[in-house]
Amino acid sequence: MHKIVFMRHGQSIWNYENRFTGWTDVDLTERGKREARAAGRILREAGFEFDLAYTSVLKRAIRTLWIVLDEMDAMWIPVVCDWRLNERHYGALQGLNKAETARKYGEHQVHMLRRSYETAAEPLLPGDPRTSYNEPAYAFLPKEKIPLTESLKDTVARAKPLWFDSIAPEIRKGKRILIAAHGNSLRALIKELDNISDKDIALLNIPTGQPLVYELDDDLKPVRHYYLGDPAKIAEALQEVAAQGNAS
Ligand SMILES: O=C(O)[C@@H](CO)OP(=O)(O)O
Repeated sequence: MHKIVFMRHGQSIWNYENRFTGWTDVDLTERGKREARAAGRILREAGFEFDLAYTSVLKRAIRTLWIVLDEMDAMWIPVVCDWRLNERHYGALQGLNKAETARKYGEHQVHMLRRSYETAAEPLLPGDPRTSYNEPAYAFLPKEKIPLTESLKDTVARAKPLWFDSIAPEIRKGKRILIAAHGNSLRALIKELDNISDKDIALLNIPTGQPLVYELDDDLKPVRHYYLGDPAKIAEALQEVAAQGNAS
């Protein structure tokens, strides 16, 4: 039996301001840092140890991982930062307030944009200063691989090869792995792992800063999964994420 822990970053500045974030590289708020520290403590107290960690190339996930590993006194473990764990790209929505967008286009439309499998926001125009074309983190990527928008389906398409080519082989070798990533890149991985239908994936939200444990059998099929930590806090955190698309 294998165990892997998934964790969405702690609250970011744009989570706090309720803005669509995607590939915008915003940092954690003080609350986000506290969430990461608390998660590290919970993991340590539950006896978890890790041999290897994966994160995105976005600082809200990287800093969350640093804080968790610091709290676990495990900053020495190898860390893979891979763009394929980045948040799903939110296209022209990046920077807009979610509640204002819901007031303008309706809550249903915002829910579809946030949670449906195939809907993508309008793409950024290639000359838009919000594109990631000139960011050093993506300098090695061919331009056509740098998205201007993405649906969850597109996010699955780029995250899946990382799972099969890198993460799964390391799990099979017996490595105990922590993945610190983002709401939608984790939804993408979990959809594949749990074989969640395109329709039902719209119901899945991931709270900030809560360690989610997956137990996998020898074929890496999930046996069970559970959040560590206080169930009331987790329910509240889940509710908070779901409500971000409300008009008021
Ligand atoms: O804005 C975003 O990039 C994501 C995560 O914060 O938001 P949502 O939960 O709306 O998909």
